[in-house]
Amino acid sequence: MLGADVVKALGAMSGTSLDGVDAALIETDGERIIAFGASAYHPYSDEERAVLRAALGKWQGDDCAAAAGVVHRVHCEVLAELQDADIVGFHGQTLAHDPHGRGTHQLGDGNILAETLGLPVVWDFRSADVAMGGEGAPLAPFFHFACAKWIGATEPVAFLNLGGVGNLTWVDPSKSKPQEDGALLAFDTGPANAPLNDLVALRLGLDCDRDGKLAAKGKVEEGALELFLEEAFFNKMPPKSLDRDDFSVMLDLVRELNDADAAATMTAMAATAVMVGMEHCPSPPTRVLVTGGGRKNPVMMRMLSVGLDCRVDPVEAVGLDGDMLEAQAFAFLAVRVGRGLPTSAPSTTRVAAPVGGGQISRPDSV
Ligand SMILES: Nc1ncnc2c1ncn2[C@@H]1O[C@H](COP(=O)(O)OP(=O)(O)OP(=O)(O)O)[C@@H](O)[C@H]1O
Ligand SMILES: CC(=O)N[C@H]1[C@@H]2OC[C@@H](O2)[C@@H](O)[C@@H]1O[C@H](C)C(=O)O
Repeated sequence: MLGADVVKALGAMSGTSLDGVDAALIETDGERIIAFGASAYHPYSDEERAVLRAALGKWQGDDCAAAAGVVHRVHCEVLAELQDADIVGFHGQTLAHDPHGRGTHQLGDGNILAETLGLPVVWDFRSADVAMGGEGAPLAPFFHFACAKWIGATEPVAFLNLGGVGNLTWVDPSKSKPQEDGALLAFDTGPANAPLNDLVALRLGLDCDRDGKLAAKGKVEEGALELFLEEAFFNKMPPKSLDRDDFSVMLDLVRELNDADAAATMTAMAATAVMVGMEHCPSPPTRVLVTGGGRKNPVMMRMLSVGLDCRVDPVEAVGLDGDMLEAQAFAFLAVRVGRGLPTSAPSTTRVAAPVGGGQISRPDSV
């Protein structure tokens, strides 16, 4: 168990969009951010991404074993580039997420990383929350709470992650702890980039609609957008979470549209899902700070600015790094686990009571 001292923690995240592994160092006591450190990124090669893609939606078997080899190798490479850490937070690669059914599956074994890196590794962050009736996701909100303090926010702010899936955290920075009633409300908003990536991959062989160039040339098909918003997910009260491919219906809804209109409509679906979700927040946030790859899509950002009643900025506007926030989050959460502090609460995952997830693997225990 860690004491309350400040430690150097290294976090790694391989997100649902399967682009690569982010890794980042932070100095923290698990409650406050003291300093941000160096970061690194290793993209997956096309071959590696194909191996991961083949394992999506699976719980075991040869495809998972092959994908595990990729996950371990690429994580060890990128983590070894960053020096002097005391502890590592290893999220792994989500292959499937069905919290009220089969569970949640983050591929990767912390024992292997601990042995290779020679450091204590915290991993399997989501299972304990799911076992206590929670969604197991999102988990970045406790870190967003610390970020709100770090930027000196005094009024409610929202952090919006536009990754493969979108997730939103509303924070009241006047509270002293993230697990306190009224400090946080968090939930997945809906699909963000994953279906758009799938669309341009299928139709054009591209990895994403870079800079929203395709969507910028298209027109939003309102009928498809309305059908999308009829999905039961949008009537559920938060906290709530999604699997990457829960919204495969989106590809059907834009099937008849030309490429540009289909991309514009899917971009509008991601942005509108955020607007609908925002209505659940306890009070309107003073600003929305956007992290994740979607903040680099000007069409998505413009739609959000037009549709939300507050400022919408990339997190860089307040000195944070939107490419590394999730990796930093799992570094921070690793320290919380090491100190026995909770990593989720009823307001972030619907879990019955605040709980600390995560197993700790130490190099000498393998
Ligand atoms: N310049 C850009 N223009 C448009 N989209 C972009 C750009 N850069 C990144 N993206 C989108 O962002 C995605 C990557 O986002 P990010 O790294 O935040 O996702 P992730 O962490 O894998 O997902 P999640 O947060 O759901 O786990 C890319 O797959 C792409 O769709
Ligand atoms: C099950 C799972 O891996 N969910 C991811 C996914 O990607 C975004 C969104 O859906 C969020 O719920 C979560 O990731 C972030 C890092 C989180 O747990 O906060």
